[in-house]
Amino acid sequence: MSRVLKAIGLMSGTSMDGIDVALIETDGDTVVGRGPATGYAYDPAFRQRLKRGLDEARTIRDRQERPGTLAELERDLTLRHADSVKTFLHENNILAEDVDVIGFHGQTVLHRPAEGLTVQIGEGEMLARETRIDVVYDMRANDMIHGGQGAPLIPAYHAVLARGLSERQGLKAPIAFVNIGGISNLTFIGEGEIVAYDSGPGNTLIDQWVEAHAGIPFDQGGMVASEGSVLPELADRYLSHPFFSAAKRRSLDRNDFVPPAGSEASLEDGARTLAYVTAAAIVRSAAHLPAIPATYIICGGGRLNPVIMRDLAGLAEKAGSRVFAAEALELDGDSMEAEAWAYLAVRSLRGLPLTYPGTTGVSRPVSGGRRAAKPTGTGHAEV
Ligand SMILES: Nc1ncnc2c1ncn2[C@@H]1O[C@H](COP(=O)(O)OP(=O)(O)OP(=O)(O)O)[C@@H](O)[C@H]1O
Ligand SMILES: CC(=O)N[C@H]1[C@@H]2OC[C@@H](O2)[C@@H](O)[C@@H]1O[C@H](C)C(=O)O
Repeated sequence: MSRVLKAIGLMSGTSMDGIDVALIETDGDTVVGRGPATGYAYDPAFRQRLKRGLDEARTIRDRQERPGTLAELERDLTLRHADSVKTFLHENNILAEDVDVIGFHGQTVLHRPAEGLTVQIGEGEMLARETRIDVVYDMRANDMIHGGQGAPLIPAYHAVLARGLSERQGLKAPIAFVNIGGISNLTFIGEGEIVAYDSGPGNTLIDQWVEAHAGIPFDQGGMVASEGSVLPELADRYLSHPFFSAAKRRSLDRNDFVPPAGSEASLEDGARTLAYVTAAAIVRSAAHLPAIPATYIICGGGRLNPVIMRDLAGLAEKAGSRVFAAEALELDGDSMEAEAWAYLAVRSLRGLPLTYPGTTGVSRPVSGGRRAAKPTGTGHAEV
C-alpha cells in the first residue's frame, strides 16, 4: 500500500462566494481520513472583480491568454488562496512542513468543452512559494486534451466515499451524489460503474436573480422563494433547453443559462420558479443515468435552500428515490469539493487516473495536473 499523505484541497467554485479549504489523509486510492475543513468568504468587492474577470475571459482563444485585468486578478486570487492556507494551518495548529501537497483548483473563468477550452486562473508556482508546500494544479486540462469535457472531476472522490457508505443500513443502491453549487453535477455509483455529468443550473440563476432584484448575494434559507409561486411557463422554458434532451451529456459554463428578464416575474415568483428549476433539472438529467438512483446524497450550498430540497425530495419520491443531505450521512456538504481536490492531488502525484470515460467522456482513464515544488533550503533569500 502507498504511504498515506496529508493533503489540503482548495476550491473556489462557480458561485464565487469564497475559498473552501479541507485537509484529508489519503493514499489517493481506498484510504481517506477526513480532517478539518472551513471556508473563507470573499469580500463583495473581490466578488465583483471575479465577475468582471469572467466577462473579460470571454475573448480568450488560447488558455494562456490573460486579457484585461485577468493577470492581476490571477495574482490576487492566488495570494488569497495562500492567505487561506496560512490561516487554516494556524487555526488548526498544523505546520506547513507536515503537509505533503496542496490540490489547487483555482477559479474557472471560461469553460467551452466544445472548443476544447477550459481556463482556471491560479498560479501554482506562486502558491507553492507562498505556502512552502508542494502544489498540484490545473487538473482539468489533460482530460480535455484526451477528449473529455474537463468536468466533473469530483466523481473519483465520490466513488471512494461511497465505498465507506455502502455498508450503512437503510441506504439503498444505486447511490447518486449531487453537488448543487453554482452549477449542479451528479455522480451515479452503480455496480462496478461510475457515470457522472453536469446536471443543470444550480444556484447561479437564483443568485443572479436575487442580486439583480433585491441586492442580496443569495436567497438565504430560501426565504424569498418561499414567498412565491412556481410560474409553469417560465419553468418549462428552462427545462425544455436542449441540454436536457441532448443525446450526449456535456459540461456547463456558468453562462450557459441566463436569468429571466426582470419583467417576467415578481422577485418572489422568480426565486421560487428558479428553485424549482434547479431541483427539476437534477431529476430530468438523472433520467439519462443507467438506472434511477434509489438514494440521492446532496452536497453544495443548494442543500441549504429548503425550497430546492423540498422540490427535489418531492420529485425524487415520485420516482421511488430518497434524498439525504450529506450531513445526514456524516459527510460534509460544504467541504466535499475541497476534500476532492486534496484527494485528486494525491492521485496526480501517484499517476492514478482523475477521470474516466464514464465521468467526463475522456477517451481512456487519464491522470492530470501540473506540479509546482515548494522552495528548497531555509527560505532565506539567496545572495
Ligand atoms: N444558507 C443558504 N441558503 C440558501 N442558499 C445557500 C445558503 N448557503 C449557500 N447557498 C447557496 O450556495 C451557493 C454556494 O454553493 P457552493 O459553495 O456549493 O458553490 P460553488 O462550490 O461555488 O459552485 P460549484 O460547485 O458549481 O463550483 C451560494 O451562492 C448560494 O446560492
Ligand atoms: C469547469 C468547472 O469549473 N466546472 C465545475 C462547475 O461547478 C459544478 C460543475 O460545474 C462541475 O462540472 C465543476 O466542478 C466540480 C467540482 C467538478 O469538477 O467535479
